[in-house]
Amino acid sequence: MEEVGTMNNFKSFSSNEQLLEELCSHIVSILQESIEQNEKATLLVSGGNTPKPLFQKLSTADISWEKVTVALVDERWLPNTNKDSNEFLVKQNLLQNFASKANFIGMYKENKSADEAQEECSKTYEKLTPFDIVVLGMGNDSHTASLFPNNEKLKEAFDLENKNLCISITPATAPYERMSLTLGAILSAKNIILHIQGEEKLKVYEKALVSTDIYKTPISAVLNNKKTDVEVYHS
Ligand SMILES: O=C(O)[C@H](O)[C@@H](O)[C@H](O)[C@H](O)COP(=O)(O)O
Repeated sequence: MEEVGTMNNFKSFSSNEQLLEELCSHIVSILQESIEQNEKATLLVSGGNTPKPLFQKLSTADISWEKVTVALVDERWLPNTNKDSNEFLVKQNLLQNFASKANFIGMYKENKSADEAQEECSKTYEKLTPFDIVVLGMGNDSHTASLFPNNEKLKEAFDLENKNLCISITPATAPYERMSLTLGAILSAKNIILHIQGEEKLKVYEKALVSTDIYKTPISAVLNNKKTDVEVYHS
């Protein structure tokens, strides 16, 4: 493994293969530790392009997946047969091979709007707490999960007094109505991992670290939180 830089919880790798090797074994060891201690483990994952190879690699890890629940950080409000659905992505790439034995809990509910399904989502996800691992991605606009910059729902999503774990959001700058974990739900995880790729995302990440406006750069609310460490994996 060649790690080109380590600063606090920031790990940068010169190749994506090296990152995948390291991140996959890190996730697997957390899952195994939780299985040993609690007979169960929970892994919450994001959508997007970045995690696809990670999902494929994780799926080949020979662990007790039947004791693992895989769930979502966010969902685009689409039937789970749509290629843009995160449930579809996870089923196609992660719930394969050994990981096909994992339980899966999605967010999408047919015949309901995200708004209507918000409460039920919170109740369902409450049963999965404490989450062992939440793997986040980040957009070039510095959104994470479906917490998009300057969205009217951000105030509610960032309110740590708000006990709801899920929130419906309609982004102004991205397609589809969404369901997202709230900030409180993300920060309640035992392990938070941010997985990013490329030069542009590195710059966005560096700016977010020093940003004081979480409404402009939502990822800052996660990175600069005072409760849970965030491990950043970059290649
Ligand atoms: O859109 C989703 O479903 C996400 O969960 C979102 O937060 C994603 O992680 C980022 O947009 C990064 O996506 P890329 O990896 O495609 O850049």
